Amino acid sequence: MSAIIEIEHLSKVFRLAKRRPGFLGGLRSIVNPELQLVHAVQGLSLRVERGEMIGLIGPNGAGKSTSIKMMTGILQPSGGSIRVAGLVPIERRRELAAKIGVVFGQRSQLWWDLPLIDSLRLLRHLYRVPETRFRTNLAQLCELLDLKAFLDTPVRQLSLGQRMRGDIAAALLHEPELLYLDEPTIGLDVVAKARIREFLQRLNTERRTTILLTTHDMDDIEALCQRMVIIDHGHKLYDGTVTEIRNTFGKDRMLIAVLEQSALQQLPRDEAGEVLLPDLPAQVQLVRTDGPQIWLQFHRDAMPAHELVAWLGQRVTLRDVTFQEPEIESIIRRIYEEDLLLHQVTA
Ligand SMILES: Nc1ncnc2c1ncn2[C@@H]1O[C@H](COP(=O)(O)OP(=O)(O)OP(=O)(O)O)[C@@H](O)[C@H]1O
Repeated sequence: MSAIIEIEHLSKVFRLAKRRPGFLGGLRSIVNPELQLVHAVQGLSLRVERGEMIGLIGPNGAGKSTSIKMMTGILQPSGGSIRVAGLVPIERRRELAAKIGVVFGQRSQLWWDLPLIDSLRLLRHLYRVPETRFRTNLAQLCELLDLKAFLDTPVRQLSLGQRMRGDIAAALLHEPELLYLDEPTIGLDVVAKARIREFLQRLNTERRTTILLTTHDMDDIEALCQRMVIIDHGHKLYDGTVTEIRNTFGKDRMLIAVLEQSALQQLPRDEAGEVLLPDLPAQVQLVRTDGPQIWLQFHRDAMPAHELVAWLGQRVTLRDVTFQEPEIESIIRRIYEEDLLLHQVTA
């Protein structure tokens, strides 16, 4: 495999003029500005092989967009090195533009008042795509993204999902080797999200287009990426598989048991009337009750599921039991909130 993105110790520092409070403070800030440094990206190293589909995630302000802007050549790095498709982005922006496609979920590169097809035609000229290639690509994209019904509609009248499909088509007209997507499914309904994910999957497997996407939607990551990179405060905290994250931090499972009504009535209750399970094993917590259902949280390594079912079965008559694995979404939230990865930075 050969790398399409090679980043070594990349950093970006923004210098902001700090405004002092009050009118006089404002005047002093103009005459004698006090600078505040924002370390948006700090020592980021990343290697992405051709054909990979990789998810870049992190809380708001983590440095994701700044990293992408440096990878596209929009921003000059403050330190470190970066090569995309063999080019230094900031020095070879034009050449790089022919090799990459960019989609920002919150912004559009389409012309608001023009019909979608006119925007696509204009972009064909900007990217210098030959007419025959344009027609072939457009026909393919129309079919895969189902654009036909609204090609002649002005962009401002498109639904968010239609506009996003239009934007993705616009970014792919010149057949880039690498596609950056910043929040591609933001604000879309379930059906529209599924459609975009399916398209990206096909693009990656059939055309071998390398895809780097940033998202807050963990379902995007689970559906699309084998590999994910977590960044926070400009640092890389994790680089590995979704499965690894699950295995390391997602070991709390949930047992949901439905009890026989008679068994439920025999159980002791606290002052608020909530069911109590005396002598619960130390690693198990009763987290919720609702009618005949109880939720027991337990650690996969500390107590095997069958032992817990056996323990419970000896005390109450069970009608049904199911198990729930934690959602990746909640694992990631825990990682951010509890700084779980802070001391486990991977290379
Ligand atoms: N042009 C700029 N000038 C000054 N500070 C900036 C600039 N752009 C970004 N920052 C700061 O750099 C940090 C990283 O911002 P960035 O937009 O890269 O985060 P992000 O991970 O993309 O966040 P989000 O998920 O909210 O889009 C933030 O503290 C932000 O305020």
